Amino acid sequence: MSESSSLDWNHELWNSLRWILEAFGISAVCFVLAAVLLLRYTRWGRQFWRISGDYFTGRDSAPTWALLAVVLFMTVFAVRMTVLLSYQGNDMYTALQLAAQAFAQGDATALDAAKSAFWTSVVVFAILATIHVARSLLDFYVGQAFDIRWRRWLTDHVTTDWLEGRAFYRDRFVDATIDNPDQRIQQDVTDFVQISRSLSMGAVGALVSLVSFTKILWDLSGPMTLFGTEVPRAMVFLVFAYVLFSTIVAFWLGRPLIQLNFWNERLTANFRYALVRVRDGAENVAFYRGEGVERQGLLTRFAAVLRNYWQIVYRTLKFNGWNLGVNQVAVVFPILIQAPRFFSGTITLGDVTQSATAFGQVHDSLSFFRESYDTFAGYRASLIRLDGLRRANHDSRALPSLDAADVDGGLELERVGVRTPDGASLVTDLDLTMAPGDTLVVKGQSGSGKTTLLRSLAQMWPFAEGVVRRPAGRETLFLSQMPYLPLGDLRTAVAYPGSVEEHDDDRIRDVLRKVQLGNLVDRLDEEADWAKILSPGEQQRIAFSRIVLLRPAVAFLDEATSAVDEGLEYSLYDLIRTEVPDCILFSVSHRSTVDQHHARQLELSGDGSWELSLVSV
Ligand SMILES: Nc1ncnc2c1ncn2[C@@H]1O[C@H](COP(=O)(O)OP(=O)(O)OP(=O)(O)O)[C@@H](O)[C@H]1O
Repeated sequence: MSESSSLDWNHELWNSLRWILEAFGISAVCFVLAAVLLLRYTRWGRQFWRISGDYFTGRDSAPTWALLAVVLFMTVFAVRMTVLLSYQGNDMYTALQLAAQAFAQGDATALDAAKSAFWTSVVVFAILATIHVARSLLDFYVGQAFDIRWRRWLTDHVTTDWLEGRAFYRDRFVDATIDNPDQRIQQDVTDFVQISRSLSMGAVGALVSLVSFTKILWDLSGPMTLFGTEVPRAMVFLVFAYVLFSTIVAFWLGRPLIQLNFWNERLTANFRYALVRVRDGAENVAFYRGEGVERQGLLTRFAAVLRNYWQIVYRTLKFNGWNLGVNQVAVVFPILIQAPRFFSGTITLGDVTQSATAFGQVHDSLSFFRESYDTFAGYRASLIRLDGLRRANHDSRALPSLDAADVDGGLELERVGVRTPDGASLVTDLDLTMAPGDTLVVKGQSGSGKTTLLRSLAQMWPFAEGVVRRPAGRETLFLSQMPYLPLGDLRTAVAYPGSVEEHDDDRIRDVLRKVQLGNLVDRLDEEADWAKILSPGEQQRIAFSRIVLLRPAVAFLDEATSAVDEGLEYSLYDLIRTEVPDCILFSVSHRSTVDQHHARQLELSGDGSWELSLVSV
């Protein structure tokens, strides 16, 4: 080992291992303490905890903590590698300097020693570089594994929360209406996970690096005379003062980016949603020749995106301009300070280059917080949106709804009241009892509350009171005018909301033939957007096929035959009466031809009053 070496490389493996373990231990304790303080005392920390606290405290959280420890370990490891590379750089440049001096003095022995020191530093570099590459790849892998695991949990958690208690429908009734939940579940979850890790580990890395390189800088720096006073270790103080000042200015310049980023996400999502609406309503838009209006609507939304984006551009210009300027000055700053000591022979060339590296590292570490400001701004926007969705889901589940209870046998409504959101009464104190096989048709003018009564009985409508009792343990089906067809194959569409495993293909084919869709029996495996392929009448027949297949105890039908002719309507109702005779039928219809399939009728007048009578055929 050359005596000009800055480190004793022969023992560095054990020294570094001990260093990494110690630094890891200290970082882990500080990380947990800082996390507890941030989670408790900052607003965004509390938002974070509400969104994802369960991931770190649940029964299955041990692997999470283990993986987090590995990620933290890799971060500390990375800092140690940079420290070692800075010493290796010092050795290499010092060896070159010594070689140049020996050459100038014609000292062959010194030249040989310098050459040997140079080649030793090259070997050290080769070993360090190999470890560094392997470590970087492993770091990437571990980081991704951590993200993927967390993202899977969070997506599951947020999706379940959104679907639970019909929150996805009832969100619209809470005060803070939630825009674009799709964006929140897909993009915000991804950003949340990725930025949580990169920011927290970036901060840990920055702090560990700060401490390590401040120590190096401390050893390398000398006194300096500033305004007539000699300041010992001036470089260390200067770098701290420099970065502190630049960070304060950067925070002040970057602050508006938080709000601008929030708006960017919202406006972009609105624009995307408008595009999806046109795609979904393509046929109607095309029939109406609505392209002109659509174009205008789309471009108006896009213009709002651009207006906000220009503001981001202007603000980023200021923010980046400041950061770039600060970084450029930082490149020459340490060399300017060390140059006089090098010229006077106090320090070696290697010391100068290592000072520059150490200064750069201390500067970058301190600047981490300044430069992450716009990432943090985007992160805060994601936190706000995810927490907003969580709160809306929670609030919507807390909204009132009809009380539901199980009962043996039939369907019972007790003192059911239904109102509009403005408080106008649609149905008051409705009492009704239906035994298995009973049938009832609800009549009334448009807007009298027929569909809203069905929404209330499905416990979707929050402006309702009373009790609905339904047969225990058996399916209740609500069929709307335009049945919902999920994405997937035709088999899934027919069995919806049941699962395909419960019904074999022969049975599904048989049912399709019964509702006069025999032409579809060979297409069960076909994956398509069936809502766009099947005609409204065919879709309504799919809905009837579900009744035959799932054999519900009660079926609520809202204008379920409006798109088929009267002959087909007759045979569909007839089919249900024969195939599922004990099913209670609760229909809503304007058509008088539907009446004959029902024994009783409920007439809603729209002002709260109602009348129950026998159907006169
Ligand atoms: N989400 C809502 N927000 C505000 N008002 C609503 C909402 N949904 C329904 N309403 C109002 O409630 C009233 C009843 O509507 P509903 O759809 O139940 O009538 P309907 O009898 O089924 O009409 P139609 O025969 O035309 O289908 C209407 O005045 C409607 O405007």
